[in-house]
Amino acid sequence: MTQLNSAVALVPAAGRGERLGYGMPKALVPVRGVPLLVHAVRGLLDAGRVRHVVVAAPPDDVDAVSALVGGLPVDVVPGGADRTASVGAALRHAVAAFPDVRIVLVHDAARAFTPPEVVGRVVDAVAAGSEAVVPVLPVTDTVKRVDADGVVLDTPDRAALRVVQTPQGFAVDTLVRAHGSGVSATDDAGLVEKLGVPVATVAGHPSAMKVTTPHDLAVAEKVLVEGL
Ligand SMILES: Nc1ccn([C@@H]2O[C@H](COP(=O)(O)OP(=O)(O)OP(=O)(O)O)[C@@H](O)[C@H]2O)c(=O)n1
Ligand SMILES: C[C@](O)(CO)[C@H](O)COP(=O)(O)O
Repeated sequence: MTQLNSAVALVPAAGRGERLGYGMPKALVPVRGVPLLVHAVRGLLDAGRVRHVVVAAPPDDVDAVSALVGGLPVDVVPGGADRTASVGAALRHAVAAFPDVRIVLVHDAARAFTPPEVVGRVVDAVAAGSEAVVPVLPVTDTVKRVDADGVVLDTPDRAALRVVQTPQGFAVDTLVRAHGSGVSATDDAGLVEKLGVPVATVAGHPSAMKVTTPHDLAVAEKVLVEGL
């Protein structure tokens, strides 16, 4: 693996999983006996394009998470109050520990069944010169914009809309600049967009869905893990 196309992956895993309601941090919830975080980390490493992973864990669970990933090329740091803060903590660690890294991925622990080809497409696009890359899917439902009372305002043209997944890939300097800007966003590409940097897209995959609700967990148990 050359340095040019090998990435360090940051995995924000410090969320509480309130919408899942499993009674433990979502990253630790088992699917077929293996925590979501471990599925996600193995998936990144198995893609063959990631040399090291930095996990942002719930602050009270850093030791437990370190034990789960023992023996793998993984560092664990305490996460922050929101996703942006957790990614920021992992990014600071990665830059200090791997000063030669050029490509950084940010990948939700909750997208634990992302196929390796998606990881490859994102790394390839950054290696080819894009400063920021996101995997996307077309929108298949009609989407409405609503007001505060839930009354429909209008119907955006869905041909111009995309659903955005992870891993998102960045030139390391671009991601450092975006996280230094002091704003927050629901994804890292959102921070980069605010710098005026173009964000490229590559094809995502339905199996890269985010496990958010009990229904998603049932899908993961019954469908996604079969491919592993
Ligand atoms: N303070 C936080 C909040 C979220 N995340 C991570 O960001 C990813 C996407 O977040 P989401 O799926 O919304 O997870 P939760 O925040 O745990 O979900 P909820 O909002 O239902 O509590 C997850 O891997 C989650 O662990 C994080 O590292 N630090
Ligand atoms: C990063 C992300 O998974 C892209 O779809 C998403 O924005 C995370 O959002 P969440 O509200 O933290 O689940």
